[in-house]
Amino acid sequence: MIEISALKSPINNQLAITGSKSESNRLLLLNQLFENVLKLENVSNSEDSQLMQKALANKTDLIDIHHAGTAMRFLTAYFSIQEGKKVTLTGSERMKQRPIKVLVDALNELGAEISYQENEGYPPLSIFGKKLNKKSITIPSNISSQYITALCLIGTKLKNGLTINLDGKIISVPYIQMTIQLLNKVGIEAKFEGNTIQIPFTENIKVQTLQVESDWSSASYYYSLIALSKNSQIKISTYFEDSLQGDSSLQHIYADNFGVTSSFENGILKLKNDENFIPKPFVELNLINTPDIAQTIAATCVGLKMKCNLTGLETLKIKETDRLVALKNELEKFGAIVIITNDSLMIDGYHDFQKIPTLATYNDHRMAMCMAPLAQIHSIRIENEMVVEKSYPTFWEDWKQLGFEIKSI
Ligand SMILES: O=C(O)C1=C[C@@H](OP(=O)(O)O)[C@@H](O)[C@H](O)C1
Ligand SMILES: C=C(OP(=O)(O)O)C(=O)O
Repeated sequence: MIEISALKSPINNQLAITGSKSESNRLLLLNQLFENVLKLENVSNSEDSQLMQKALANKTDLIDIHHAGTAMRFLTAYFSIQEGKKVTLTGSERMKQRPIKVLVDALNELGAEISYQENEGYPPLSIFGKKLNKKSITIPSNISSQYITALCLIGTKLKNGLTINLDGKIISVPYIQMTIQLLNKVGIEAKFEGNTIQIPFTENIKVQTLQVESDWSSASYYYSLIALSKNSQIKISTYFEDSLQGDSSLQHIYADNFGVTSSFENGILKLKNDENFIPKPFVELNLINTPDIAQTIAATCVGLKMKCNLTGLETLKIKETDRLVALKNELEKFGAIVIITNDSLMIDGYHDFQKIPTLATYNDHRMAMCMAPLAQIHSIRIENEMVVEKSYPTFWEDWKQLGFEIKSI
């Protein structure tokens, strides 16, 4: 457990953040499918991306992907087309509770041979790699976009390509768009129009160098920190105005609601606390396109004692933990009155609170990181702080560099 106390002086620092976990995991898989012709720069050093790399290089028949949901979903599709190869794909106890039926059903319908080793619909999976023959599939799109990305990535290697029809509400849309844009970037003419995705069979892609942009979900903790820190600014790299990551909408969300301005210069993103900003009485946001920044935004509201209604949160229940329950439990330790439903979180006011809150992290990197900025309001304690490694291994080192006093207790 660690204890973090508020900074005494304003922030004026610069940090380099590791590459996007989402972009990295897509590009690592594509590279494997296309004989490693891509030279990737600024690949994420997250545990999840390292697990992805290790799994792709694995020669044994047992792969443990721990907590890495994206890797679990992408690799299920990948191994289902490795003809003649048998693998067991498993993960942490939590991974065994994260649903994968929609993807397994779709792959099996395309001709794959995947079965469940424990509970129907959940990892661990037995996968026997085969040639998939069908060329179109309809898949529910309201549970996880990762299933759809997984199909898009392997669709490039199916003899007749793949048409994916999305059935129902489409959640986490920017992540699907990121996949299509990355395919386009390497020269694959994938299309996403309405509720149909078309992926052409692709023999080869060109040898090329691609730079992964830094991770915008990781940037969210600095938006929150600057929102809670008067007279402060921070520069983080490497970010661009024209991003493939949906979480880059942080720029607008934090400008409109929390008085943080963003400006870009040569890959450096400068975040600044706007002294003239007039706080809004109430924050109302639908986060269906940006689920990974919901925890940060809820915590910022608590730091600023703002009321809010955050909606579009139905996917939070099946992530690293039930993030809605975890947020309610932990934000209430700051006196917040938190009401959750299946798809929303509302903060309806604040009680006084006195003692140093000790915050649980639920094996969820984002529960630890989203709470860190609240140290600016009140000293806090965070349990199992190393959960951050899942996406941002140097998080605490970077916070020490900002001047935070972080004691192990
Ligand atoms: O494709 C991706 O890289 C991701 C998609 C999102 O998941 P869902 O589509 O399950 O919401 C997001 O929460 C996750 O962190 C990364
Ligand atoms: C949900 C997340 O990751 P994954 O689904 O890849 O485990 C996340 O990083 O917030």
